[in-house]
Amino acid sequence: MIDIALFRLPGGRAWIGQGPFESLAEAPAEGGVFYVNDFDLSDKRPWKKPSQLVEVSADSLAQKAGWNGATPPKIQWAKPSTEWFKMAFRRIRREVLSKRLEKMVPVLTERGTITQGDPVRLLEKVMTAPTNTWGYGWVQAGQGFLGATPELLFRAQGSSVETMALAGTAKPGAQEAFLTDVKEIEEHEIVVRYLTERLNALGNVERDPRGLCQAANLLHFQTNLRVMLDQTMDPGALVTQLHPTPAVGCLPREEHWLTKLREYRTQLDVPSFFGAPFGFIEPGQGNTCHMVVAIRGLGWTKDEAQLPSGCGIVGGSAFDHEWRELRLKRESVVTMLGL
Ligand SMILES: C=C(O[C@@H]1C=C(C(=O)O)C=C[C@H]1O)C(=O)O
Repeated sequence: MIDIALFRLPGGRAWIGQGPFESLAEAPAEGGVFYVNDFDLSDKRPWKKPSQLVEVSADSLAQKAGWNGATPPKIQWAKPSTEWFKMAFRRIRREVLSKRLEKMVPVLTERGTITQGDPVRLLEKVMTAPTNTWGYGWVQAGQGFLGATPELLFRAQGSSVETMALAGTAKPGAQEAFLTDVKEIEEHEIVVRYLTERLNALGNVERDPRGLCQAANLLHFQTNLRVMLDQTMDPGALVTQLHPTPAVGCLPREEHWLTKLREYRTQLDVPSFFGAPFGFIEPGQGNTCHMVVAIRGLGWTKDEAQLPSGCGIVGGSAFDHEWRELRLKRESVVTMLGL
């Protein structure tokens, strides 16, 4: 099977890139290129130019991609243990209560065994995921990741940049209580404040009122922000400015806390794609760059499947509540992928 990259916009337009991919340090002017990196941005040539790029629809994907007889996967999941996550949770909460840290997002990964089939076939599900999400996928020999995320890191065209704070979670039925939930609002506003501060250094920022996003079976607070950059920027440089936001990282976003965050991610064995930026620049000169946060997805290496989910910890967080939120996030992925 050849290497594949997929990007699907909320409206349904989608592109599939086929390998081999050329890795570039900067985005080429003619677009038609994917951005693939890990959470730590360790790939210094993250722009992946496919040998062939085709615009696809949900109907034409299978025909264009040619699955070579691969069948949809079956996965046997193992129940995640609470032990390590609980320890990380307690330590983070202690730091927050001592007012040294404002927020951090630990990640729990449920693992399973792929007993038959090939996860590449799940790209079909990504194509039909809820229309207010961005679909992403990166499939290489024996490994890859894919998903449908509600979180935009930024959308840039020339000097005009849009972004969003997406944080704070509830079940759709609990909307009334959610709207006035002080802890969830705080968790959300931390992200808004972070983005506003970061973007203020680059241009004039406009903020919309806090709104709601219903993605799959979850409800989040969403605040849209816009900035007109004083100077145009390469989208790669914008990624380094913004990632990781406290929706998937930590605040303060200082080296000391980023190191702690990486330590927790290593201890908890979090797949490196989780929370990383993933993007696509539409083909054509000066075209729009879409950069999203790779959450609500599945990763795999040979026959091991990984299903990560994270939750923001602030002073008011309680373990049982967060544990349930992590489960709801994973369930939304399992449902979306039809697993
Ligand atoms: C980390 C995840 O989601 C992020 C964390 C959220 C939260 O803590 O409320 C909400 C949306 C995302 O920013 C995830 O889906 O695993």
